[in-house]
Amino acid sequence: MSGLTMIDRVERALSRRGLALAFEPALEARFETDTCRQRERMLLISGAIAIAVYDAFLINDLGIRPEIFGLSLLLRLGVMTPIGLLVLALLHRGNLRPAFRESMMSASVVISMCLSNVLFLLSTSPEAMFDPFSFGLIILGGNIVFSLRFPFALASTCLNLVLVAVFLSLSTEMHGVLKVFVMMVGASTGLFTLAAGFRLEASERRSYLLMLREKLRAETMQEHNQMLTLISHTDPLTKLGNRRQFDKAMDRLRADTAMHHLPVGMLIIDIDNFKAFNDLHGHLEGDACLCRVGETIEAQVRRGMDVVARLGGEEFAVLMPECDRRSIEQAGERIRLSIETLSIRHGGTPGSPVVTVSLGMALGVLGAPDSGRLLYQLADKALYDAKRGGRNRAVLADASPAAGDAGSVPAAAASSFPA
Ligand SMILES: Nc1nc2c(ncn2[C@@H]2O[C@H](COP(=O)(O)OP(=O)(O)OP(=O)(O)O)[C@@H](O)[C@H]2O)c(=O)[nH]1
Repeated sequence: MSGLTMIDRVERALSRRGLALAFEPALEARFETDTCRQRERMLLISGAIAIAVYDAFLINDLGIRPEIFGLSLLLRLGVMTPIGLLVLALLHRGNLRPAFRESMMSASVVISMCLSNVLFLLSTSPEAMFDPFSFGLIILGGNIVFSLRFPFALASTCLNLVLVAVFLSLSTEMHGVLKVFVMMVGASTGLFTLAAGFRLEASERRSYLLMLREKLRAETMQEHNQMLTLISHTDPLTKLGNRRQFDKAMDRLRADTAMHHLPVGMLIIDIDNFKAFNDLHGHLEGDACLCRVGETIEAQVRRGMDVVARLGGEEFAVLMPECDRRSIEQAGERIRLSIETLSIRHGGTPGSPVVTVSLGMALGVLGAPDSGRLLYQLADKALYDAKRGGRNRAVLADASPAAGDAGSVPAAAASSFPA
């Protein structure tokens, strides 16, 4: 049972035949957590109505048993109402343990039954003998108006019927046949309201299960979607963003910078002579090298602001929002130097004994729909220049008429930083 997920528990509960009034513990706990606030509110409202109705019977007391009206006032307003108000205050405070909440409501029903029986017994008025016929209303209040949870409804109904039986047996005014009649009416009311309460609770629980199943399914679906989105935007080897993520980030930046007109920097970083590295050390070593280069690039940019991605093969890219010439040059040089400092033995390149990278950089304000593509072209061209210039260097792209046409504002003249 412990390995079951919540949705498994819900499915099991739903597949159970017949009406069930208790879930297994974990599901029951969730049911209570999800519904307790609403139940407390419902009990608060029905409790207030019940107090008002109970006190309204003072009118009845004045009519049929004026001789004990003082006692009636005392029991209704001096005893039952304060108890009721205390119950309402506790419900209002909320977060009651379910068993305490249900016991408290059941107890208030039993107390009111007890007080009503005291009034009946102490009254000498002949009309008072009709009083016990109304006691079923108290049972109805507990089982239907409060919708006590079934075991509590059952217990309070039995207790109430015992109370009525005891008080009837003490009464000398009422005939035996009438007493039986009262008990029949009380027991029938108890039975009918218990049956109705049972069905109400069963259908409330079933509706809850159906609602919870939908909610859990929707949550699972959302998690799967998030996972799929993550997978589709992540490079499986380096765990950096992939081309799709990079393009999305570019679109987002374009929308932002179109408003703020702040230049965006783009760096394309390519490992030098990586084919030779693979040939010399094998593909697995090549993969490890790609991962270390990716991590190093990520460590050299602004966390949470710059976007790093592996575009494919041995090519990485960085997008730098709110960038200027100084920051892009510094970032490019920092990245180049930190990868060289990793000192990953290469052995297959004439220029350097260790793995190095070449960088093409471009700076511009994104605007028109294809300005991102043009910025990329500028950076790519600068990368080509870096490779042609001898590798292990960063080159900042020159202003390009094409970029200007596309709505970007090229911000820098070509610069080169030989190692
Ligand atoms: N280990 C490994 N190698 C890869 C991966 N993707 C691409 N490559 C290799 O990267 C190498 C890229 O080689 P080229 O495009 O010729 O470039 P290069 O040798 O780095 O030369 P320059 O870029 O001109 O310095 C190829 O040998 C690819 O097989 C990968 O995921 N893992």
